[in-house]
Amino acid sequence: MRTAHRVTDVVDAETPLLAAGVPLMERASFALALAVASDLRARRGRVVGARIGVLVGGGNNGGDALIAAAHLARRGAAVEIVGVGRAMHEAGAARARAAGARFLDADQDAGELAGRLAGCAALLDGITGIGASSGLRGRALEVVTALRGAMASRPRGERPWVVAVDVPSGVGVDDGALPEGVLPADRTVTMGTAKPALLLPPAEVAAGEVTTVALGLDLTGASHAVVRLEAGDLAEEWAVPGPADHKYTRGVLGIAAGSDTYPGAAVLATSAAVRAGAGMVRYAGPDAAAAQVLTRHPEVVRGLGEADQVGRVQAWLLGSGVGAGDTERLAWLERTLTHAVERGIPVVADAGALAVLPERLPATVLLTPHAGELAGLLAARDPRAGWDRARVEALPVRALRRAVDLTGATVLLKGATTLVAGPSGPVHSQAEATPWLGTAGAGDVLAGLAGMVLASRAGDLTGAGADPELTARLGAVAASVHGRAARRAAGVEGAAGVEASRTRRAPAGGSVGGPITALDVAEALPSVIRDLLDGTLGG
Ligand SMILES: NC(=O)C1=CN([C@@H]2O[C@H](COP(=O)(O)OP(=O)(O)OC[C@H]3O[C@@H](n4cnc5c(N)ncnc54)[C@H](O)[C@@H]3O)[C@@H](O)[C@H]2O)[C@@H](O)CC1
Ligand SMILES: [K+]
Repeated sequence: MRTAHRVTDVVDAETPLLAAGVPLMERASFALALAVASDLRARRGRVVGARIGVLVGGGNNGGDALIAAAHLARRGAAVEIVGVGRAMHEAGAARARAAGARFLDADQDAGELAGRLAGCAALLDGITGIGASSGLRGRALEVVTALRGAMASRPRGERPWVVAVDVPSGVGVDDGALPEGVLPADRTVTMGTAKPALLLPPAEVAAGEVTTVALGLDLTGASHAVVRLEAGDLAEEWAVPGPADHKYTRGVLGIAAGSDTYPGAAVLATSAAVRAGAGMVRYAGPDAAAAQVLTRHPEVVRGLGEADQVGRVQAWLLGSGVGAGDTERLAWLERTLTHAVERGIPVVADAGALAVLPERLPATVLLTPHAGELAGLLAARDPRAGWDRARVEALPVRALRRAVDLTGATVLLKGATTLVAGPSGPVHSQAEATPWLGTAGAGDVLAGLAGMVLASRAGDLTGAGADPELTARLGAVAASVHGRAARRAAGVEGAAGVEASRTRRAPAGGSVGGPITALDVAEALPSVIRDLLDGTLGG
């Protein structure tokens, strides 16, 4: 599990150590210099003689960068320092100077400065860290903007290796905002614990590879702001049948997906659910779609009539492939959702079901909007806040949290990185998907998979003493398994391929894979789940 902590919690954890005289900045800057040196050796063979540009702001983030600059200068690098803040960490500057680093004229033309920096082997971004609000200003913004331009005009292989100190300067550290004027990093060396922006869209793409320096902070009392589940965590949450289990104890999922207009959603959602190991699927949709489902999956049972006539289900998937004009189906979905909520049955509410939500919902209802649907939901319930798709994409965590507050439900926001949060607990951020997954029907597969995961853990979700954060965690499990199945189907291979999928940059090796259909993703589920349980799935 990867985790991140909020700025206030990091500051609270640092304070007693600083009061006790623990040299946190020494530790941070030494580890930073080691990381830069190791990257330089890997990329160029040596540190001696390498030109390293250091962008320094006025606070302790600049202090970290200056002391690291001193270490690198002592190892023989040609270090050039550019101050872009009103002040400069004095002790750090003195050490850098004493070690032989050069201070460039900070007032020179930003374009000239940028041209010089763009020719360096490596750049350290030590302008702002956790002490600044989102968005660089003034001279810092001017220099970074010029530098981004100068770097963009060079061939990719001739651009400097960028290492961000703690966070890429200017990102919204806690909310993951990515304003104009952030220098995208190849690596971020983060101090003590990862910061939310390093795991959250849209800022995470500017972080590159993240290295966390252990500073000895005691964060045991602080809650996680962001959690990213890894393979071992998924396996722990996955319900594995025992000898006493049978189809009813393994979880019966009711699926009301698909319509005469979109019958394919029924096939995709049921395929995902049965391939992910549902004990039973009851399909409660229109006849034409049901015929297609049964042709492909004879194991599916039809559920006819109203919710109380369908037969026992432990969870529902409602709404995939039901359009806004399908008033009869929407009315049925609304009645079924109410019925399920009254009985404490977990629900995945997707697509059409998002249009028929009651005012308040329990956390065991998992809404699965994409950015446009979330914008619609927020615009309807919070009309004066100006929510639209662009705003949701720029501030996805805020949009997610707002939707949770307004509905009471657990919300899963689909995207290249999928975010899930409930009324309590962290934001889950799962980034395993490949861009190939952005294809029609992929959401129906996720919905069926998520419904099956909730059905298989229904007892834990609703029993006495149920963990109120479990729905969000299981939503994250589904999102991660969905992304991993997409990677497998697409043939994304090797760390480089995975990294390229995440950062949308060209890989140095491995394979970025090729096109897939939504059904391919459903069909990859059994082998991914098997590897997950065998412990052979990485990451
Ligand atoms: N506090 C600690 O114990 C430790 C802090 N460390 C480092 O210190 C950093 C935090 O240092 P600070 O609290 O001094 O704050 P920062 O250095 O993150 O930021 C404050 C500085 O940025 C300037 N600034 C603020 N907003 C700006 C904007 N929008 N555009 C341009 N400049 C802006 C301020 O004028 C000030 O000079 C951490 O991120 C980390 O790098 C590490 O050395 C580890 C220990
Ligand atoms: K920084």
